[in-house]
Formats: sequence, structure tokens, C-alpha cells
Amino acid sequence: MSAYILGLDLGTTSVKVVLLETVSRTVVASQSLSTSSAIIDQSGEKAKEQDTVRIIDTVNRCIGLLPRDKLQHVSSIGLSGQMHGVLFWKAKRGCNWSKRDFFTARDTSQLITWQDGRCSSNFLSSLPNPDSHLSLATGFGCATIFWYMRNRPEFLEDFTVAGTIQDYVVSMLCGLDGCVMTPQNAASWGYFNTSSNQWNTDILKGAGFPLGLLPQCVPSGGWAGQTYSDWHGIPAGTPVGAALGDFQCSVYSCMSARTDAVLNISTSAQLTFALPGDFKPPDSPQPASSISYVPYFEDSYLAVAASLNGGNVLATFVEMLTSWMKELGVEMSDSCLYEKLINCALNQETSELSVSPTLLGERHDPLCLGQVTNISPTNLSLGHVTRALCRGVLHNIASMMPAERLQQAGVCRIVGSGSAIARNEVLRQEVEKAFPQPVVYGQNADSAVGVAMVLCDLMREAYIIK
Ligand SMILES: Nc1ncnc2c1ncn2[C@@H]1O[C@H](COP(=O)(O)OP(=O)(O)O)[C@@H](O)[C@H]1O
Ligand SMILES: O=C(CO)[C@@H](O)[C@H](O)[C@H](O)[C@H](O)COP(=O)(O)O
Repeated sequence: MSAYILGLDLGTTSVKVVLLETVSRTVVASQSLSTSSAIIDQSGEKAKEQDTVRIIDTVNRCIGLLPRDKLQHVSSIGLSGQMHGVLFWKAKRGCNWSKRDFFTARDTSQLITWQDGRCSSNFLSSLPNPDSHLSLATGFGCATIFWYMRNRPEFLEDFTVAGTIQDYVVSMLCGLDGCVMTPQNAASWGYFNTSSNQWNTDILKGAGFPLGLLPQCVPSGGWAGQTYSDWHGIPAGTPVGAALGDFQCSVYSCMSARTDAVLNISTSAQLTFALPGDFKPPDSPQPASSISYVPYFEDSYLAVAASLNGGNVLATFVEMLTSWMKELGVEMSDSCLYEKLINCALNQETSELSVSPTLLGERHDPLCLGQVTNISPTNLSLGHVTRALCRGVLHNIASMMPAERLQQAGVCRIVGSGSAIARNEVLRQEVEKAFPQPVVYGQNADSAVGVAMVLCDLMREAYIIK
């Protein structure tokens, strides 16, 4: 009888699940559903939160679409998800289990995501310097906790545990009292040293940070525990991997040679290549650099240009059009709008219109927001604007990680991944124009597949799969 690994990715826009057949290492079933969990910011503070209850409901619906007979033969579960963000819960009280088959979120906070803009540059510079090569940015878990500590200390009093959304699901599945976190996610929170794999506890303690909220660190590719109950037909006692970063897992799914760079465009966008095995990160942060060095597996690192402006730029354009049309009394579904916009831009191969689409700024340059230039009466069609937006997304990431930098690193080709690339031919055309290196598109290149592959390879190494 075949055994399967369940891979689950909790992205910013959607939840994706796959079943990977362990012997052939192939995907036999997959599903994806949008979480529609964004909470409108009423505060004017640039808060970006998502509704935890909705995210977990989407997980339940998405897994419910997988074949139940195969779920009964799942031998391990791996999770990845959006990094940097934080949610809070109370030990032993973070969820309700129903009929020993699924759980729903209970008494948790909302998820404060990587897109949260509440930590201004002034606020960040008032925090202690981290002992890490990674600089701190708004939306990073520890910065968010500091923000609550200083602005709404009563909010933190309600909770005893914190983690990313993927860590929360792992804790609930395994019935853990606390939270375990891998260096991939811990590094994305800030105040974590990737050489020692330890939190900067002394620095944080000195600043009055609630140390009890720091998760316990376990290796990337390690186990968190076993399922506490049956879950969607998967038997209780099934091993669960400690949650990984969605970025690292998307790379794992499609980087087949050290000479590959990976360009992932989902809600955000990342362009990355693997650093040599003996690479050691610098001692201190380089906040003005558009390239950072993030932990991958074991002691290895990836060099990455992590842009805050990827598929979300197009999603914002679609949202803007929808709201304009609503005001004008017209209705159209998002999927219909995407299709029409992509078709218009395919018929408009070039445009003089220039869009710099950094709607969220970038971590190395937070105040550099978007601009449109070179506007003329003849370049205002939907085709022109959509073409210019897609080109702008690629120009921005190529300015953060120039083609020459890839060449110096020995990159021979770029592998495209992520659903914004998979679903948008205009973006694919612009990727091919932006870089001289040949571009290929990964089959099954995504984080849910990547996290399942990580577990599959671990079990092979341990001879659990023959
Ligand atoms: N119908 C569509 N057609 C083309 N692109 C789409 C469509 N729906 C969403 N997208 C793109 O996909 C992006 C979200 O990708 P997804 O993989 O779901 O994100 P994440 O992994 O961050 O959850 C959106 O920001 C948007 O650019
Ligand atoms: O900074 C990085 C990677 O270092 C990121 O951009 C990171 O992948 C993202 O912030 C989140 O994980 C969101 O990913 P996604 O939802 O866009 O797939």
C-alpha cells in the first residue's frame, strides 16, 4: 500500500495542500483555496492583520477536498507558511477539537502579518541593536511584540504563547503546551542569531521583552511531535515536522542545481541563489542592502532579494478596479478581471508607461513608495497599465538582485515558481525580458510540495522509506 506525505502551505493569499506519494516522490493530489482573511485596518496605523479563524477554516476545507482514502495512509505531515508574522494564544486553550476529526481556532489573536506597517523607522531605531546579521524590519515578529509592549501592553497580557501561523497549526496538531520554531522562521522574527541558532535573550531581557513568548528552537527539517488526535482521517500519532518557511520550501521544490537561481512570485516576490557551503554571514546587519542571507538547511544559506511587492501589486490593482466599478454600478469577479487584464496586456507587447510599483516600500528602503511616470493620452488603456505594472514588478526585483550579481555567483538559469507566475503569462514574458539568463518554469514548484519533499528526503535518509 502506498504511503503519502501531506504538505501544507499557509500563504498570505491562499492555503495549498498536496499529497506526495513517498516511493515515487510525486504529487498525487493537490488543492488550493484563497483564505479571504484580510482584516480592514480601521485604525489608520498601517496595521495588516488576518483572521485566524478564517485561515484555519480554509485549512479544514482545503484538506477536506483531498481524497479521504489517501489521507488515511498519510505517514507524516509537513507545514510551511508565510514568515515574519506573529499570532498569540493561551497554552492548552488555542483550539477546539470537533469529533476527533478537525480543529478550529479558539481565543487566539489575529495573525499580524509581514505586511504590517506599524513599526516606523523611528520606532525601529528606538529598539536595541540585534546580535544578528539580519536587520530588523516592520512586520517581523519580535518588532511587532515590541510594538505591542510599548503601545498596547494590556493586549499581551491575554496570551502565553506566540508563533507564526504555521507554528500555531503544528502546536495544535501535536497538542503542545508551547511553540517550537525552526531557524528559518525564527530568523524572520529578528533578534535571532543564525550562527548559534539562539535568540538574543540577553539583549531582549535588557529591553523588558516578554521572553516567555519566544518559541523553543528546533532544527529546520526536525520533528515537532505527533498528531494528538485523528485529523481529517489521518490517524493520531502521525509524525509532524516543525514548520518551515514558505520561501525556503518553494526553493526546495524546484532548485535542482547549485547553478539555478529561483524566482518565486506569490503574494510577495523573492529572487535567490544558494551560497557556497562554507559561506558565513557578516557579523552585523546591513540595513541598506537589498540582498540578505537567510538560513536554508543545516548550516547553509541562500542569498535573497526579498521584495514586499510581488503578486500583491496586481491583486491591489484588481481590488482598485473592483471598487471603482462598484462605485460605477458594475460588478465582475476577480478571476474574470485577472483574465481580461492579462489578455489586454498580452495584446500590448510594450508600453512607454512606467510604473514603479513599490506600494509597500522595500525593507532596505521603506519610504520609497510607488510612482507612475511617462503618462500620455495614448498609454492609458488597461493593456498599457497592466503591461507596465508587470514590467515594474520585474524591474524592481531585478534592481534588488541585478543579473550581473547572478552571473558573478555562477547562476546559469532562472527557475520560475509561485502561482502569480504560473497564472500570469504577462509576468512570465516580463521575467524573460528582465534577465539574460534562460528561464524555465518549475513543475509543481511551490512551498506545499517543497515541505512534503523535505520530509520525504529526511525519511529516505533515515531509511524509513525503502
Ligand atoms: N485569477 C488569477 N489569475 C492570475 N493571477 C492571480 C489570480 N488570482 C490570484 N492571482 C495572483 O496570485 C497571487 C497570490 O498567489 P498565492 O500563491 O495564492 O499566494 P501566497 O502563496 O502568498 O498565498 C496574487 O497576489 C495574484 O497576483
Ligand atoms: O522575506 C522573505 C524571505 O526572506 C519573504 O518575502 C517571505 O517569503 C514573505 O514575507 C512571506 O513568507 C510571504 O510569502 P508569500 O505569502 O508571498 O508566499
